[in-house]
Amino acid sequence: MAALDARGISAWFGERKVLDRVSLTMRAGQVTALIGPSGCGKSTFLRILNRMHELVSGASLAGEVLLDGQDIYDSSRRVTDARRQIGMVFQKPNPFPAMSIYDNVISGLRLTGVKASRRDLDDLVEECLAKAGLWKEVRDRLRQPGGALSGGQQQRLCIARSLAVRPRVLLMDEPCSALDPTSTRRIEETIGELVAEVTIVIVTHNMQQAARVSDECAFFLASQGTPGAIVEYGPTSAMFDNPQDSRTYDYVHGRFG
Ligand SMILES: Nc1ncnc2c1ncn2[C@@H]1O[C@H](COP(=O)(O)OP(=O)(O)OP(=O)(O)O)[C@@H](O)[C@H]1O
Repeated sequence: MAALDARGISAWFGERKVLDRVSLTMRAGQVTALIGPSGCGKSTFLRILNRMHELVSGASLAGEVLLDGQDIYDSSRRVTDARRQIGMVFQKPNPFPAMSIYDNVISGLRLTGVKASRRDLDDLVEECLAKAGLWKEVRDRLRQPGGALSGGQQQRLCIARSLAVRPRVLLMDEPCSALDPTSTRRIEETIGELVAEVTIVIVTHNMQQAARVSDECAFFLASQGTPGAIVEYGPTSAMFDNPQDSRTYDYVHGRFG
């Protein structure tokens, strides 16, 4: 578990600037929600937090991202280390569909070349599936393909896969937007349980969800063609009940976006 501190983050796609000097501290052991209307740069900001933005051709950025005080963009640090320590769960569940549930969970580990005994792997698979709230549903069918699970179960499998490499931070980009309300509830419960051991940053369009799962909220806005920036951030209760900026009030109460 670690704090993540973004300092002065600006981002571009080609010539187009989409984020302007965004600074945000995401505290260790808390859930931070990134909220704001479509296109204001939330996903771009999230992807900068684990060095995925640089995978897009023509994309660039400025600023620092400190993981417990160390800049993940420092030239002495490897990209793969940043992505292992700062995991990501995407909008659409993306398990390897033909791979077994068991192998899906340990697939990240295999990529990093870690060697472990069968017994250790069995323990890890159980631990991660339990933490992701999926163990009881799949314990008797670990050899079945990941693609045979329901959408909500696939998303929890993706969470288990992320946990297997023992990340310190978990980034979630609208993890429930493709799920039904029951599966959404289940993921939200999982987030509540995971935050005891991994710092969580979640992008969500759902204000009720932000209110339910997060400790702190950051409200992003890109007004009239300007790059996205944070209007206001703070404890979720204050952002919803007593925001300082009228634009925050209007957004969280559904008046725009
Ligand atoms: N791969 C890309 N190439 C060029 N422009 C992009 C790319 N990805 C995003 N953008 C642009 O960057 C801006 C910010 O997009 P981003 O997806 O970060 O916003 P967002 O707030 O996450 O939106 P949404 O809530 O709709 O997902 C948008 O104007 C978008 O069109």
